[in-house]
Amino acid sequence: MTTIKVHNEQDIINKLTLYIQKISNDSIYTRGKFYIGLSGGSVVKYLSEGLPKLSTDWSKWVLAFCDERVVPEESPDSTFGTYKRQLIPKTTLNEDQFLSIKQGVTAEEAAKDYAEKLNKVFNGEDIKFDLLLLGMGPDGHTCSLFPAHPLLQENKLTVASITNSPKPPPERITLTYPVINNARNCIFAISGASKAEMIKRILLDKEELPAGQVKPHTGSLYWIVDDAAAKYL
Ligand SMILES: O=C1O[C@H](COP(=O)(O)O)[C@@H](O)[C@H](O)[C@H]1O
Repeated sequence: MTTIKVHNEQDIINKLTLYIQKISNDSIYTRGKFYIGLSGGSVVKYLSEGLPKLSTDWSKWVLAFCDERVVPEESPDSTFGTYKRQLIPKTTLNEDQFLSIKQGVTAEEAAKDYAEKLNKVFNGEDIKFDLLLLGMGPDGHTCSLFPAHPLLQENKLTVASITNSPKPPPERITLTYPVINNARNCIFAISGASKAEMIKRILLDKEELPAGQVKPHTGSLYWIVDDAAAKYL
């Protein structure tokens, strides 16, 4: 695990963009495609500012979601909807490159459908993302994996549904640890004092909280944190 401390949110965006440039180049050069998993929340802003600066072959990108809210795409809560408004217009990415969730179905059906979409995209083989971009809430959740929730133990499903998320909206789907920890690279990008206590509990005190359970088996793990978030480290 590598912790990268930077001064502020703009530095986080710059550093994150450098990592994405390198990992996407390497993936496209080595395997011809770049499979990336996106988070919602503050990560959307980081990527919407950083990604348009990349020099890359966008046609080789396959973009999925680490988690998604089961809401209409027009809703401000929809992560895909937010990327559609804030990122896609600044690049030559097109909507078909994003694995979006099925609309108008239950969370359980959406999770099942998403797992099938992932299987198809990975040709029925191991689901191995080149990069997962992760955020963390002040409670230590990442993706839609919340503290003390039974989904933390899920070890069969690749994508699970949740209908009682403590953070609204309540219905979501999420990648599970078997897929998350199978990734080639996982990067947390975290800014702000509201996350400082949780970063200390996870990185220093080694408490078993959801974000702390991201430990890629063979891949690399990076935490990019700014001064405010890292104030107790
Ligand atoms: O609800 C969610 O929250 C986390 C953290 O969001 P942030 O705004 O505090 O960075 C996010 O990573 C996740 O994708 C999202 O669904």
